[in-house]
Amino acid sequence: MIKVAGLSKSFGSITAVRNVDLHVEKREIFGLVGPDGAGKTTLMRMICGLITPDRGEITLFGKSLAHIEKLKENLGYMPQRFSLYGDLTVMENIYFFGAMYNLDRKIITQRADEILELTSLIQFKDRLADKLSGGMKQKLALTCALVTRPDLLILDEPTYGVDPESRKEFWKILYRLNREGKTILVSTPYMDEAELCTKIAFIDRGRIVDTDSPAKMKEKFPYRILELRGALSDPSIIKDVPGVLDTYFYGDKFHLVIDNFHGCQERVVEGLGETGVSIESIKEIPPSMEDVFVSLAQKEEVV
Ligand SMILES: Nc1ncnc2c1ncn2[C@@H]1O[C@H](COP(=O)(O)OP(=O)(O)OP(=O)(O)O)[C@@H](O)[C@H]1O
Repeated sequence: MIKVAGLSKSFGSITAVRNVDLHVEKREIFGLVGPDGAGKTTLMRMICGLITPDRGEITLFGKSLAHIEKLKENLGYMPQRFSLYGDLTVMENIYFFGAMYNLDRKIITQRADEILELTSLIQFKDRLADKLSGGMKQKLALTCALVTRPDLLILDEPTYGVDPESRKEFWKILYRLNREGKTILVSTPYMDEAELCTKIAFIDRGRIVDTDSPAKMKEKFPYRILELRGALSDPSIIKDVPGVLDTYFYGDKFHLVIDNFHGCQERVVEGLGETGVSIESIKEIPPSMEDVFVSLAQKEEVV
């Protein structure tokens, strides 16, 4: 569905995207996962044909991007800061958006009803966009992106700043759209959302660091994780314990990345005991997606 080869883009001295290869199969929910400024937006905009790459090739639906005439109808793009008209109602926003694609008003009405049902916005049809909650605004933006009935959806951080409940709801809609046949390329800084994708590419400082399914990424993780709860203000004091590769805050706990597990837990307990830190609990846990990403990002730093 999407093939990207050797794609690069710089803005002055900043290289936003570096030599990126990407392959998104039909009916995948493909996540571009990475921190702020990693290059996700730039990469997506190039795929949508909104920014010209400095180098590289983009193929969509089996055709070179440069040779696709009716791309817009088949591609629904939801930018990070989607502009809705606050003084127009939900329905008026959809009409406005559909009209930009020269869609007939009757067709827009018919499609809008279907999509608003799917996004549970149907009872808010006549509400001004300004009066919608953050989550509802994002759903309306998605509704607008769907009005041309595209096969491919490109969504740039669609749940950014939205409350956790609305994020879950939004993802349920994405799953439904995917079941109905849509291919979705979605960017996110959230690790829980990364887990929901069929495949992810982790992007950091413009480079794709790894691409795989979330399960495979965790399976490939070469270290083990100890989870520690305790009255520890500075986790770096454990870093010198032999076998401990890294430590970081993880919510109200700490994660210790262990490259040599043998006797390591005992050494940590002993080491902390010597510094007077009391440990509430320490146990091995399976690596989370966040652990995988912290490790991948650090590997990148070393390169
Ligand atoms: N038009 C531009 N002019 C100059 N620099 C830019 C431009 N667009 C992006 N950049 C820079 O390119 C880098 C990648 O930005 P990009 O927006 O693609 O990242 P991102 O992963 O989408 O992050 P965010 O979620 O913060 O938008 C950043 O350093 C950004 O400041």
